[in-house]
Amino acid sequence: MGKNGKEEKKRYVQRFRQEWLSMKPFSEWLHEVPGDSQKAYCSFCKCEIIAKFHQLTKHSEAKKHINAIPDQTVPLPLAKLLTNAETNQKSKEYTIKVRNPLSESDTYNGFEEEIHEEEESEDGIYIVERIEGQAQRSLNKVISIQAKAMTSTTGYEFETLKITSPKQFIKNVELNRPDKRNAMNTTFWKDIYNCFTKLSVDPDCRVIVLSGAGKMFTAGLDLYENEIFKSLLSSDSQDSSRKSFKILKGIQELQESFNVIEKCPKPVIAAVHNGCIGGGIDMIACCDMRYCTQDAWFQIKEVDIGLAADLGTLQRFPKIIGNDSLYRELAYTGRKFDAEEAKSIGFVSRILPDKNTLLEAAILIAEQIASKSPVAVQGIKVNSVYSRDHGVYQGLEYMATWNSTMLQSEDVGKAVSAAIQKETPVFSKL
Ligand SMILES: CC/C=C\C=C\CC(=O)SCCNC(=O)CCNC(=O)[C@H](O)C(C)(C)COP(=O)(O)OP(=O)(O)OC[C@H]1O[C@@H](n2cnc3c(N)ncnc32)[C@H](O)[C@@H]1OP(=O)(O)O
Repeated sequence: MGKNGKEEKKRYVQRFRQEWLSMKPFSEWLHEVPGDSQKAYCSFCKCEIIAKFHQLTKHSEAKKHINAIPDQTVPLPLAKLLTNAETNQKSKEYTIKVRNPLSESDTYNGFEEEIHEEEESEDGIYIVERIEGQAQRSLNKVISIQAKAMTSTTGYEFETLKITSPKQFIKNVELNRPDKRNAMNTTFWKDIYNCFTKLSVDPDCRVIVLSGAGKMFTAGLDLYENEIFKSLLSSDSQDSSRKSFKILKGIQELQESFNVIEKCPKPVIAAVHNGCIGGGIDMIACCDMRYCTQDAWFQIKEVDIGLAADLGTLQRFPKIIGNDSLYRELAYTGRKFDAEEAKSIGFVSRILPDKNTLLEAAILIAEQIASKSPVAVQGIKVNSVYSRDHGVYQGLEYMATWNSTMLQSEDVGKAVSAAIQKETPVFSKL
């Protein structure tokens, strides 16, 4: 209420919008101003601008700005760092102050020779390098450096997983015990659960690529670290039903470590190279899509260690390949099957020549998905999983209920008007 008792209208204050960062006319120079959402920063002109769309447009067309565009256009797709360097000509020593909008300022000291390098910090990876042709240094002269700040991966530190953000809204979850062929130990089960639980609600994550470090994707269950079996089987009680309850809970916890991948509303693309064994099949069967390298091979190996696979392969794999007879053959025999066979049965949808091209392809598709409405994409995932497990009419009912809310999303209006105007829509974080 206002002073005179009348209801005051809320004033709309335009604030910096994340989607501007990826819009074509602004993407190479626009940055946030940390702590001031009503301002924006142009790294070409080194000046602040009012964070309003029309002001940004006006600025991008201004003579001053056009003159400030570097001759050598520097790709700064995700650049978020504002940089500014002071150098001491005599000693060739320099100090680069890296202002990171994701946290406080950083200062980088070093010598000219060291200027090109990657720095990993809590806020992500900075790639700091000198732009060719702009190497002259003088006191207080601003040296342009290319600084790509990948979106933050703060809070994603795990012993058995490495999380990076190769592009905006994309996270790469990499199994990271290469010396042990990414075998799944006790820490891994906790890490993967915590990681996907966090990714599920992270507005900076729209798509996930799941890959493995080193020689192969994964050797499955860690056979040498028998903590799992010890903890599953150890019990103070001699009573078999009490023991069984404990084991049941343990298995369900392990199952949940992979279920979270499927429950995560963001699409997950498995990028498999070389071997994918046992628990690896359980895990990638939870993913939305599977790509692999030419040298990839797969094995439902549990039968060879005296187990019926219990973390989802028997439930999900046959639904993916739609061939019950072949699925049973693979599960009963533990026979290896290669990339070609995996593609022919529909377990993977693409084969790439090697690991690099595999990751490139996965990230490219991830980028395409990440550019779509996150409301729509997540709706597709949730409803696809639901429909797999329910009848057509139950699925339709769930879908109708879902969209009775989601059709009201601003994304629908944005997407439709962008389609009419032949423009690329930019969607807010979800
Ligand atoms: C409640 C149950 C829940 C889940 C159940 C899941 C079931 C399964 O996952 S069944 C599948 C179990 N896995 C296996 O049977 C694979 C065994 N490993 C191999 O066959 C081979 O190691 C290989 C994976 C084919 C890799 O061969 P290679 O490239 O020649 O490397 P290696 O020299 O053999 O191994 C290198 C290094 O990794 C360690 N290692 C490999 N696999 C595992 C594993 N499954 N568990 C633990 N450690 C593994 C191996 O010991 C070597 O380590 P060093 O320290 O260098 O000796």
